[in-house]
Amino acid sequence: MKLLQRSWVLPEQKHSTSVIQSDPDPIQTPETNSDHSIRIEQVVEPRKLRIFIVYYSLYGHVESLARNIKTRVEEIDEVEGVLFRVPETLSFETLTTMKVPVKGDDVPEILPEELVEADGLLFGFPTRWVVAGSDERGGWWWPTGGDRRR
Ligand SMILES: Cc1cc2nc3c(=O)[nH]c(=O)nc-3n(C[C@H](O)[C@H](O)[C@H](O)COP(=O)(O)O)c2cc1C
Repeated sequence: MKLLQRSWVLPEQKHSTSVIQSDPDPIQTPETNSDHSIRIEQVVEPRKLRIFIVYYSLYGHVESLARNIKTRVEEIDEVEGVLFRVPETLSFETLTTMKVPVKGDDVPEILPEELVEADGLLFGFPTRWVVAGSDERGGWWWPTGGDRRR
Protein backbone atom coordinates (compact mmCIF):
# COMPACT_ATOMS: atom_id res chain seq x y z
CA MET A 1 0.00 0.00 0.00
CA LYS A 2 1.22 3.52 -0.79
CA LEU A 3 0.32 6.72 1.03
CA LEU A 4 -0.46 10.17 -0.35
CA GLN A 5 1.36 12.74 1.74
CA ARG A 6 0.07 16.35 1.55
CA SER A 7 2.35 19.12 2.74
CA TRP A 8 1.82 22.90 2.93
CA VAL A 9 5.08 24.77 3.08
CA LEU A 10 4.72 28.40 4.21
CA PRO A 11 7.28 31.12 3.49
CA GLU A 12 8.48 30.91 7.10
CA GLN A 13 9.25 27.23 6.44
CA LYS A 14 6.34 26.05 8.57
CA HIS A 15 4.37 23.19 7.16
CA SER A 16 1.57 20.86 8.15
CA THR A 17 1.22 17.35 6.86
CA SER A 18 -1.62 14.92 6.56
CA VAL A 19 -1.28 11.37 5.30
CA ILE A 20 -4.17 9.53 3.69
CA GLN A 21 -4.50 6.28 1.82
CA SER A 22 -4.22 6.57 -1.95
CA ASP A 23 -4.06 4.66 -5.20
CA PRO A 24 -0.59 3.39 -6.20
CA ASP A 25 0.15 6.01 -8.91
CA PRO A 26 2.83 8.49 -7.85
CA ILE A 27 1.79 12.16 -7.96
CA GLN A 28 3.98 15.16 -7.33
CA THR A 29 2.14 18.50 -7.74
CA PRO A 30 3.86 21.67 -6.58
CA GLU A 31 1.37 24.61 -6.44
CA THR A 32 1.58 28.14 -5.13
CA ASN A 33 -1.33 29.46 -3.03
CA SER A 34 -2.59 33.07 -2.74
CA ASP A 35 -0.80 33.37 0.61
CA HIS A 36 2.41 32.21 -1.12
CA SER A 37 2.34 28.84 0.61
CA ILE A 38 3.33 25.90 -1.56
CA ARG A 39 1.27 22.73 -1.75
CA ILE A 40 3.13 19.51 -2.36
CA GLU A 41 1.52 16.12 -2.83
CA GLN A 42 3.60 13.05 -3.16
CA VAL A 43 3.02 9.36 -2.96
CA VAL A 44 5.31 7.77 -0.44
CA GLU A 45 6.15 4.15 0.32
CA PRO A 46 5.45 3.48 3.98
CA ARG A 47 8.72 2.32 5.53
CA LYS A 48 8.84 -1.09 7.15
CA LEU A 49 9.58 -1.21 10.87
CA ARG A 50 13.26 -2.12 11.18
CA ILE A 51 14.18 -4.50 13.98
CA PHE A 52 17.93 -4.67 14.49
CA ILE A 53 19.07 -8.15 15.52
CA VAL A 54 22.46 -7.55 17.10
CA TYR A 55 24.60 -10.49 18.12
CA TYR A 56 28.03 -11.73 19.02
CA SER A 57 28.94 -15.28 18.09
CA LEU A 58 32.25 -17.10 18.32
CA TYR A 59 31.31 -20.58 17.16
CA GLY A 60 28.13 -19.83 15.21
CA HIS A 61 25.38 -21.01 17.56
CA VAL A 62 24.12 -17.53 18.43
CA GLU A 63 24.50 -16.51 14.78
CA SER A 64 22.28 -19.40 13.79
CA LEU A 65 19.68 -18.29 16.33
CA ALA A 66 19.90 -14.72 15.07
CA ARG A 67 19.31 -15.79 11.46
CA ASN A 68 16.30 -17.84 12.54
CA ILE A 69 14.93 -14.91 14.52
CA LYS A 70 15.28 -12.69 11.43
CA THR A 71 13.18 -15.18 9.44
CA ARG A 72 10.53 -15.25 12.16
CA VAL A 73 10.49 -11.48 12.61
CA GLU A 74 9.90 -11.02 8.88
CA GLU A 75 6.82 -13.21 9.04
CA ILE A 76 5.17 -10.14 10.58
CA ASP A 77 3.74 -7.75 7.95
CA GLU A 78 5.66 -4.52 7.42
CA VAL A 79 8.55 -5.64 9.63
CA GLU A 80 12.15 -6.09 8.47
CA GLY A 81 14.82 -7.84 10.52
CA VAL A 82 18.33 -6.47 10.02
CA LEU A 83 21.29 -8.54 11.24
CA PHE A 84 24.34 -6.88 12.78
CA ARG A 85 27.47 -8.25 14.44
CA VAL A 86 29.14 -6.79 17.47
CA PRO A 87 32.70 -5.96 16.35
CA GLU A 88 35.28 -8.61 17.27
CA THR A 89 37.77 -7.57 19.92
CA LEU A 90 39.76 -10.81 20.16
CA SER A 91 43.05 -10.89 18.28
CA PHE A 92 43.60 -13.11 15.26
CA GLU A 93 46.06 -15.20 17.32
CA THR A 94 43.49 -15.77 20.06
CA LEU A 95 40.78 -16.68 17.55
CA THR A 96 43.17 -19.14 15.89
CA THR A 97 44.14 -20.70 19.25
CA MET A 98 40.44 -21.05 20.11
CA LYS A 99 39.81 -22.67 16.71
CA VAL A 100 37.09 -20.15 15.93
CA PRO A 101 35.68 -20.63 12.40
CA VAL A 102 36.19 -17.76 9.95
CA LYS A 103 33.04 -15.64 9.72
CA GLY A 104 31.34 -14.67 6.47
CA ASP A 105 31.11 -11.02 5.50
CA ASP A 106 27.38 -10.86 4.75
CA VAL A 107 26.51 -9.36 8.15
CA PRO A 108 27.87 -5.87 8.84
CA GLU A 109 29.20 -4.69 12.16
CA ILE A 110 27.31 -2.07 14.15
CA LEU A 111 28.52 0.65 16.47
CA PRO A 112 26.65 1.46 19.71
CA GLU A 113 25.67 4.92 18.47
CA GLU A 114 23.94 3.36 15.44
CA LEU A 115 21.43 1.50 17.65
CA VAL A 116 19.15 4.54 17.78
CA GLU A 117 18.36 4.09 14.06
CA ALA A 118 16.34 0.95 14.89
CA ASP A 119 12.60 0.83 15.55
CA GLY A 120 13.23 -2.16 17.81
CA LEU A 121 16.21 -4.13 19.10
CA LEU A 122 16.89 -7.80 19.71
CA PHE A 123 20.22 -8.90 21.18
CA GLY A 124 21.91 -12.29 21.14
CA PHE A 125 25.02 -12.92 23.23
CA PRO A 126 26.56 -16.26 24.28
CA THR A 127 26.99 -17.03 27.96
CA ARG A 128 30.61 -17.00 29.14
CA TRP A 129 31.11 -18.08 32.72
CA VAL A 130 27.47 -17.39 33.63
CA VAL A 131 27.36 -13.83 32.22
CA ALA A 132 27.36 -12.28 28.73
CA GLY A 133 30.77 -12.58 27.05
CA SER A 134 33.23 -9.80 27.78
CA ASP A 135 33.11 -8.44 24.23
CA GLU A 136 29.53 -7.41 24.87
CA ARG A 137 30.08 -6.21 28.44
CA GLY A 138 33.33 -4.33 28.11
CA GLY A 139 34.22 -3.66 24.51
CA TRP A 140 30.89 -2.73 23.04
CA TRP A 141 27.78 -2.48 25.19
CA TRP A 142 28.86 -0.05 27.93
CA PRO A 143 30.03 2.64 25.49
CA THR A 144 26.38 3.11 24.48
CA GLY A 145 26.26 5.45 27.50
CA GLY A 146 23.30 7.81 27.34
CA ASP A 147 21.95 6.07 24.25
CA ARG A 148 20.69 3.21 26.43
CA ARG A 149 18.00 5.56 27.75
CA ARG A 150 16.65 6.10 24.22
C1 LIG B 1 34.72 -20.00 27.60
C2 LIG B 1 33.27 -20.40 27.59
C3 LIG B 1 32.49 -20.24 28.72
C4 LIG B 1 31.13 -20.60 28.72
N1 LIG B 1 30.38 -20.41 29.85
C5 LIG B 1 29.05 -20.80 29.85
C6 LIG B 1 28.24 -20.64 31.02
O1 LIG B 1 28.69 -20.16 32.05
N2 LIG B 1 26.94 -21.03 30.95
C7 LIG B 1 26.41 -21.59 29.82
O2 LIG B 1 25.23 -21.95 29.80
N3 LIG B 1 27.16 -21.73 28.69
C8 LIG B 1 28.46 -21.36 28.69
N4 LIG B 1 29.23 -21.53 27.56
C9 LIG B 1 28.60 -22.09 26.36
C10 LIG B 1 28.27 -21.01 25.34
O3 LIG B 1 27.58 -19.94 25.92
C11 LIG B 1 27.38 -21.64 24.27
O4 LIG B 1 28.06 -22.73 23.73
C12 LIG B 1 27.01 -20.67 23.19
O5 LIG B 1 26.02 -21.26 22.39
C13 LIG B 1 28.17 -20.34 22.29
O6 LIG B 1 27.72 -19.44 21.29
P1 LIG B 1 28.50 -19.23 19.93
O7 LIG B 1 28.61 -20.59 19.27
O8 LIG B 1 27.62 -18.33 19.13
O9 LIG B 1 29.83 -18.63 20.25
C14 LIG B 1 30.57 -21.17 27.56
C15 LIG B 1 31.37 -21.33 26.42
C16 LIG B 1 32.71 -20.94 26.42
C17 LIG B 1 33.55 -21.13 25.19
